[in-house]
Amino acid sequence: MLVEKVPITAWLLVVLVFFVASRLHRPKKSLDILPKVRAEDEPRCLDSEVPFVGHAYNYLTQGPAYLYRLWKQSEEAIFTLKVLNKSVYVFADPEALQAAEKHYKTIINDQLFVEGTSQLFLWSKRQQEIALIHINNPHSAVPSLLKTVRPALRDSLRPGMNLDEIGFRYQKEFGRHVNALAAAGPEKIQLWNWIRTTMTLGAGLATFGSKHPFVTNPSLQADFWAVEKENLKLIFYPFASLVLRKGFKARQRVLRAMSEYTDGGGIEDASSFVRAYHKVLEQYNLTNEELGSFDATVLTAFIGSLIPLGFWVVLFILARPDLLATIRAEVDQCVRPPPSTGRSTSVDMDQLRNNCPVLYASVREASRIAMQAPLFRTVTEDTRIALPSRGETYLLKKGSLAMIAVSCVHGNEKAWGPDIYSFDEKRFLPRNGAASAEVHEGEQIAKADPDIARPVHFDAFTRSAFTPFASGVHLCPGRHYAQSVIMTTVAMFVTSFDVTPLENDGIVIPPMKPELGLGSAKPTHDVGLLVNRRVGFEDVQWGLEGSS
Ligand code: HEM
Repeated sequence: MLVEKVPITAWLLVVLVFFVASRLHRPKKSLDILPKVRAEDEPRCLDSEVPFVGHAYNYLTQGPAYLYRLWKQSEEAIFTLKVLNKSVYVFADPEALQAAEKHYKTIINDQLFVEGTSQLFLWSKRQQEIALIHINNPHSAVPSLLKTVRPALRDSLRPGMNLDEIGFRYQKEFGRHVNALAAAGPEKIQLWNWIRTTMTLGAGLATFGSKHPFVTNPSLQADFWAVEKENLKLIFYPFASLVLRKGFKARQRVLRAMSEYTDGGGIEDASSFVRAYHKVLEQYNLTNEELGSFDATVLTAFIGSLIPLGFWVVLFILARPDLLATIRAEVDQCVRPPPSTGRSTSVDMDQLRNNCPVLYASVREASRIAMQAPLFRTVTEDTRIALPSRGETYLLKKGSLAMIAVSCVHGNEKAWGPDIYSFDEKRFLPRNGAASAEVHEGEQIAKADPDIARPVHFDAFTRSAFTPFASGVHLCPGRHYAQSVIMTTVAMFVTSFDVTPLENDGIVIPPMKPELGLGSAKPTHDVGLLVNRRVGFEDVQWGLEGSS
């Protein structure tokens, strides 16, 4: 009887649990190489009602909120969960997170990253080997792909001309969609669907150029999002071609299109960012299929976080008339030339970055709420972790898994105050500085701090509790790109349109779907809006004359 009551998805999850667990469970070669440690040295182990797989099942069914609940119950900065008798260390406190980042040489993400993306985008054996040479064969004459590509990614995504070029191209493409919306009168949209489509096209074109498959074959977008939706299942489920037919076929089409993009010289019109890492990849003589799977990996790495976050920022602002008015007042100053009939206009991105503190704070607050998925690491050597404020030291055992529990640090009430689930941009406005919503006439507005990942006006503890873009050596190199694209999206949308919800009296924020492993949370359902041109913006045409 019990069996009948359990939905099929739950059984599939149990299969998934065993797969996750079996990846953790590596055979021991001999007793000599077992770490000689006492079990009590590990962070406190939290029991589960169901032995062996209870924690994994709970995580897979409840998501990052499960880690948050365990942390609140135990109040441990780091705790251990046993999955098939293997240790999974959960870093739940900002100080613990910093400690983990200090040990970046033995608590690493490279192996899991390569294993995961290889499964998802079918990296070849050779691709996997050269990506992990620095770990598996450190004396090899061939430089590791991850080691050579990283500096190229970081350099080409720094603020400057390269990033401005991406920003211009994004603004031009996104502007085209804004110009078309409600141009002939009020129009109904589903906001998540609209934002997802237009931002995906904008980011695809700005990054990969006019020959990107999203541009040349827009139906491929749906395939991409189908893969994104099934990403963890595609990584872990056996027989994906049978049990995940839709995602499996969609992945085939995405990979074929990305390979054809390289084959057809699409790279020539790509941004400096893509050209920079392709240049580095030349030394490995990868096939077009291998290059295509690498491009698909890069695309997923940023689109899965960027676009849902863009949606949440727009929605949180639209849902609060007071905030909308403040942000419009900020953004209206950044529109050049001021809107008037028959002339094209644009957003001045420097002004946007530097003179819109409330918009900037809103992007940060939305990323605190929407980025909840943990970051995964493996422990490659026995590692002692010290937490000075608690006077504690723990041993982390080689071969274990570690999870940076972003849901716990982003929900830390000591850092963020009460009511951590509600959107409050004031959390990110300097408390005593001038750059706040309460700025009075004539007061100087402080220049925005330039790095979205580091709100410099916070004390060290609160700064460590803000980690949507990770930190230390893992700090996301695309964060400036993300900031620029999201702020441009919000600026153009909220200045151009007035909206009214299709249902309910006010805009209701939908719940967030728990995101287990990759990207920011997506809405559980869409939000229907009636969109109308804002008074004064009826005939405005967004465009950047002279830019390519
Ligand atoms: C809102 C948007 C974004 C968020 C929240 C985000 C978040 C993150 C996080 C948390 C990591 C670290 C992962 C880990 O340590 O396991 C990361 C890494 C990375 N991100 Fe982003 N990201 C965003 C946008 C972008 C964009 C737009 C790009 C590129 C155009 C990008 C490129 C990368 C790359 C290449 C890495 C790997 C860095 C390395 O391992 O050295 N990201 N991102």
